[in-house]
Amino acid sequence: MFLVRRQLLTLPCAIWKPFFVSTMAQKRQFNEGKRHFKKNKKQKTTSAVADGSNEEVLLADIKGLLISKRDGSEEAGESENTLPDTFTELDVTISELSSTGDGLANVNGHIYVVPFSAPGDVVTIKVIKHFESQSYSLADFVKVVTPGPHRTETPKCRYFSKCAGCQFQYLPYSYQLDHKRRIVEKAFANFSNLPASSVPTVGGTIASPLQYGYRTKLTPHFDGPPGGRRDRRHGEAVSWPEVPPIGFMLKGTRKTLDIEECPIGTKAVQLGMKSERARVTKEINKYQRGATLLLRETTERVKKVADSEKKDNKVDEDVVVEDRGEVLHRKSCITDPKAVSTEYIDDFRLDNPAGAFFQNNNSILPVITQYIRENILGPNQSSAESSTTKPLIKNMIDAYCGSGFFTINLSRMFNQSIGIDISAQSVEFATKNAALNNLPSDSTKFIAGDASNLFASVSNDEFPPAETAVVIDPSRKGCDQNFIRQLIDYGPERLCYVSCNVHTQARDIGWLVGGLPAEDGDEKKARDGMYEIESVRGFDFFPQTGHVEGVAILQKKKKTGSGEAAASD
Ligand SMILES: C[S@@+](CC[C@H](N)C(=O)[O-])C[C@H]1O[C@@H](n2cnc3c(N)ncnc32)[C@H](O)[C@@H]1O
Repeated sequence: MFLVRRQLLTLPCAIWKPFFVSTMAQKRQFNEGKRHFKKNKKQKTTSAVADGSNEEVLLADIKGLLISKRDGSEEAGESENTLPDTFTELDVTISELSSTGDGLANVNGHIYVVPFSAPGDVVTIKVIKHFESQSYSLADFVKVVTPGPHRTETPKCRYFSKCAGCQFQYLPYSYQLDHKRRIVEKAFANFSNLPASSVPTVGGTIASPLQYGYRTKLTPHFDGPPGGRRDRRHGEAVSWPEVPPIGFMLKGTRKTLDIEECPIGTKAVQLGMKSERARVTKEINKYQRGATLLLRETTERVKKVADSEKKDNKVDEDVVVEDRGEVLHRKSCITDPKAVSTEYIDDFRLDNPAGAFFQNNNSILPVITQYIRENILGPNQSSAESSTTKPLIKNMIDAYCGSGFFTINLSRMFNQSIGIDISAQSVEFATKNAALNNLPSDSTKFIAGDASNLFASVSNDEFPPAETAVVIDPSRKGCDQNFIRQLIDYGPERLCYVSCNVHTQARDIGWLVGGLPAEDGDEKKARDGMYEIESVRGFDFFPQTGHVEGVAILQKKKKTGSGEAAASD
């Protein structure tokens, strides 16, 4: 049994040394804190480049909070062996929400990281682990003692505050959006290396039309039975004493929480969850280990038929029908990763392998594509579709194109478009999708390859940089320096950078605007910054969670008389 002690931590300041006069703190690189987290095997230990990981983002927020409280604050200080024992319960007041979605409580210059809490809440926490030299501890949320002013919503999910999936169901949606604007702001402040003057005011976060029932893909999992590995090693069939929990991670643990329904999933995905759980329960003995299940919504668009013409009135229980004016959307759930899922964005149809990447919130996709249409050409530019003004930008390159989502939705604005993706399968689907949407193959093309070599495949004659916009939508790790270097060398007039990790996005944009440093002492690899940020804002692809999708529009700086690049006015 662990000793459980309740106390309100208000230790007198006199026993805390000021955190920032500590010589250790002065000498130490703050990001050394990463050594306390489980190291990713592939991660280089000495890399100075921001990786946008949760750990790095959390440490930046902790550092920011400690700095903000430093001057004259009663809370600033450093602990001298006065931290509570682990597993102690205590009450703390949350002072801010971190970019990772956790509340931060500053107790005499030591930060407690508390999930499921909001600024102003007084909460009981259980201390799990101290990182004393980094002045913070991880804690479990136990209960709310006094709710803060932002805790106004009743979570719609019965697993909320246990499941690791959502963080914000108790917060009003407007507060979630504003918090996400702040995440983008902090990402640029902490990871871009740019002066504040180079970053425009971050725009308001664009809301998701659906705030629940939006996720078109969920991947619940279950673990293998205890002793399963031993059984397999001895060549024996694995035995299941009972059906294991099927669901998502129990917050702060490596255990799986049994989850029967997930209200952020679409109705079709929720139906799929019910039937997949029933199937696994029935067939558990066929499994030799744990597994991850795929639940992916697919849509069939059918013409409306008058009631009198309907052949029968049979209702398919696995299909959700949505009335879309002249057509119906019949939505169902796919569980085979190799099957093909279909999504409609406005009148564009996109097919995709169900197990491959595709955006997970269909409701916001027409909103983001319209936003990019309105911004990608630049102020006062009309598109190639319009006859009134001759557009400056005539071509688009879609780096990291997947199955062609951006290329296909935008390509009618341009004389020619090309998408590139490292996955040959995605490129195959992108090419088919272009044909499905009647886009001519001579003006909408796709190539399989590494974006870092993209500009070896694109000729300046075909895609003159001054007439070309590049869309960039990489995975969470962002672009690599080779890609950024090639992009700067090519120098397209306009960029639209979309990202599900605003921290690596801020890092990459920092290079595009502020310049790329020499790599391993090789000065030839350094580049001057060439762009200015025209606008940046978040899109809320993931309501109720701490995630935000960033969209930044960049314009190439104009050359001054001396040949130097300068911000255009
Ligand atoms: C976030 S997804 C975006 C896909 C697409 N833009 C969309 O919205 O559906 C990132 C894509 O980058 C691709 N990718 C990852 N590394 C790449 C690389 N080095 N070169 C080209 N594509 C890459 C992945 O295959 C994936 O399709």
